[in-house]
Formats: sequence, C-alpha cells, structure tokens
Amino acid sequence: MISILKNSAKSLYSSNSKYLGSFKNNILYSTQKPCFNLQSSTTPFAFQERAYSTDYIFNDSGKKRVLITGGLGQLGYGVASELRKEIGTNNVILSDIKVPDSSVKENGPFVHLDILDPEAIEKIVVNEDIGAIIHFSAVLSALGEQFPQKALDININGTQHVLDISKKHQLRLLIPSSMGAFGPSTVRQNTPDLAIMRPKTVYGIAKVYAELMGEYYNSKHGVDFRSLRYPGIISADSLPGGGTTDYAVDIFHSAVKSNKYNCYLKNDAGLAMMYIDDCVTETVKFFLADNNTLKQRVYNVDAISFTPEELANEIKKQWSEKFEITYAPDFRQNIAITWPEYMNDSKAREDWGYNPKIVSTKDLVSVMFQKINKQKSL
Ligand SMILES: NC(=O)C1=CN([C@@H]2O[C@H](COP(=O)(O)OP(=O)(O)OC[C@H]3O[C@@H](n4cnc5c(N)ncnc54)[C@H](O)[C@@H]3O)[C@@H](O)[C@H]2O)C=CC1
Ligand SMILES: CC(=O)[C@H](N)C(=O)O
Repeated sequence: MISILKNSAKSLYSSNSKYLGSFKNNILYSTQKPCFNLQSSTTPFAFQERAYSTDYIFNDSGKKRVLITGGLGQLGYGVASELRKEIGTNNVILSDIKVPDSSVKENGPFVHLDILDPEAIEKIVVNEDIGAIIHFSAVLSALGEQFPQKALDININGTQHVLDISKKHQLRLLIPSSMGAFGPSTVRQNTPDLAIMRPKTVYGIAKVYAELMGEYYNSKHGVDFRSLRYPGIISADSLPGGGTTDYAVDIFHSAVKSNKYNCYLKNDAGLAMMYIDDCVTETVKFFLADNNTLKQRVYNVDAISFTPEELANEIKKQWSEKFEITYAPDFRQNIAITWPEYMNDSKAREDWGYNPKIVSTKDLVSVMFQKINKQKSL
C-alpha cells in the first residue's frame, strides 16, 4: 500500500501519487490505516494507536474539503492556516460575512457567507465538495449582552443551520463551546466536563444549546459532531471580537502603547485562559482525531489561570516596572465571576492527547511580547 516517501520529513504518498498522510513528531497522521511511529520503528515502522484519521474528510476521489464559517475572527485564520498544512491549502475554504483583506484570498480559498442563509451554506457544501464544517461564526459574550437578539439569531439559528446541513450531507461538524457555557452554580475551580450548566448570558445559553443539539444529532442522526469548551483565547496578531476575556489581550497592546491599562474586571477576577498557538494546534488535532478515540463529544480544554492583577505583575516584570493598571469594573465583571477559574481537562488529555505548551503566566507574557515586538519591527 505505502510505497514512495516524497519530501520525507513531511508527507507520504502512494505509488500512484495519492496523498496518504503527513508526519509530525515522527508519527504518520494518515488518511488510511494503519498509522506509524517512525521513532519507535523497528520494521521499519511501528504501529501507532493514536493517530489522525482524515478518512471522513477525504473520500475515495480525494475531494472532500473543510468549510470554516466566521473565519475572519480571532481564531479562524490561524486554524485555517494550520489545517491547510495538514490537508492542503485548497481543501480548506475560509468564509465570513465580513470582507477579507487581499492577503486572505492570496493564501487560500475564501467565500463570502452569511450563516443565517441556509441555502447559501448548502450551495457551498454541495458545489465545493465539503465533507466537514468548522463553525466559528458567533457573537461573543459581552457583545451578546449588548445585542441579545443578534446573539440569539447568530448563535442559535446559525448553529441550527449548520447542524441541519451536517445531518443532510453527513458532515463532520466542529462547533466550539466555551467556559461561558457554565454559570454561577457551577464549581469554579477544577470544573469537570460534567458539571451544572446554568449560564446567565445569551452567549452561554446558546453554547449549551449547541452542545446538547450536537450530541443529539450525533446519537440520533450520526453527525460526527465535536466540541471543545475553550477558555479565553489570548493572541497577539488577531484581535478578540467582544468577549469578557478580551482584557487579557488588550492589556498587552495598551502596555506597549501607553504603559498603562484601565481594566474592566476587578483585580482578583481569576479566569481560565489559553494561548492562541495552543488553541490552533489542539483544535486541529481534535478535529482530525480518529472518531474511535473520542469517548465524548464535548471536552473541556484549559491551559493557564490568572487574575488581572497577576497578569499585570508579570507584565511589570517582563515589560516595564512603570506599567500601571487601574480597575473600573463594568457589566463584564458580573459575567466573569460566573465562569471557571480553571477547568479539568483530563479527559481531553486521555482520549485524544490534548497537550498545550504555554501553561504559565510567565511563559504567556514572554511569548506575547516576543510576538508584539516582532510585529512592530516588520
Ligand atoms: N476567542 C475566544 O476567546 C473564544 C472563542 N470561542 C468560540 O470560538 C469561536 C470563534 O471565536 P472567535 O474567532 O474568537 O470569534 P470572533 O468574534 O472573533 O469571530 C466571529 C466571526 O463570526 C463572524 N460572523 C458574525 N456574524 C456572521 C454571520 N451572520 N455569518 C457569518 N459569519 C458571521 C464575524 O464576522 C467574525 O469574523 C466562537 O464560536 C466562539 O464562541 C469560545 C471560547 C473562547
Ligand atoms: C471565553 C469566551 O467564550 C470568550 N472569550 C468570551 O469572553 O466571550
């Protein structure tokens, strides 16, 4: 079956040049089974249990592709770039209701798509050979409290459209959830996957809806639904879109610009967080994971936990002693205190190998300033 190794560090092809999979850390993440680990290889490859399966995405003619909705937000472009490395640039179609910069179109396929238009979604699914959707279109928590009707529309109706289309065309469907799906009656430390879920925001209610409907469509209609409950995501080069955790991004840009930051949360509002590169890598890993490795459809994922004061202290150490933080809590403080300080993600680690790299505030601050300084020097 496997015959020619082209570009040996990266990709594996069959004798008729069909793409079979790619290597990462010596493991072949294959479109066909079995998969192999080069490092523990004796003869010459040893069997590797945990491996990507892209069978679902690539059909026999090798044509099935992935559609990313809401792809021009904080997470979409990064996930598209990482996934394109794994399954090919043209096999990942980015979409959004926004108009992209020219660089977006230069780097791969883009289509304009309103998630509230189910016919338009289906047209793309059929015409572009879509086998899977990563559904990122959303209105985040803080914006959702300001525009609840819009949040209901996009976060519930938009989600229902991708669920129904995934059922009709038997797609794989990844819809991120959030720690915002939890609420004030949930335990805030070491929050388990199965916990009380009584959120108090429109955003959180819509996330619970997506989780439960996704599980239902999985068991009732065979949709390969998957979801990760992300904490707040922190990135240097893409800006957040109206969440409660945005302060943890804004603070860095404000430090660089003016050496001060006025925080809308209280000094001790501890929340779960994750660096964008971990989010992107682990999301792609989960999205491509063999279905057999998944024992549940929704997983907590977490990496770092800090309060605004702890983050500010680390910025003072690494950026400037002169950095000053002040606090003027607003409605977002009331949301923050209902969300986890840190979540238990042991099931994600056990089942599909979740393994974030940036797990301390110190490392996060260091990597954020490296990125911001690099951008400034360009
Ligand atoms: N960024 C974070 O800290 C976290 C994000 N998540 C989830 O991850 C997903 C992606 O989040 P982000 O990229 O941060 O969100 P974002 O707010 O940055 O981007 C959302 C995108 O959805 C698009 N959109 C809005 N209305 C649309 C419509 N009618 N049709 C098509 N697209 C539309 C927007 O134009 C925007 O580009 C969301 O489901 C979010 O709830 C979950 C937890 C944390
Ligand atoms: C944690 C999230 O879901 C998001 N960052 C938000 O604050 O709304």
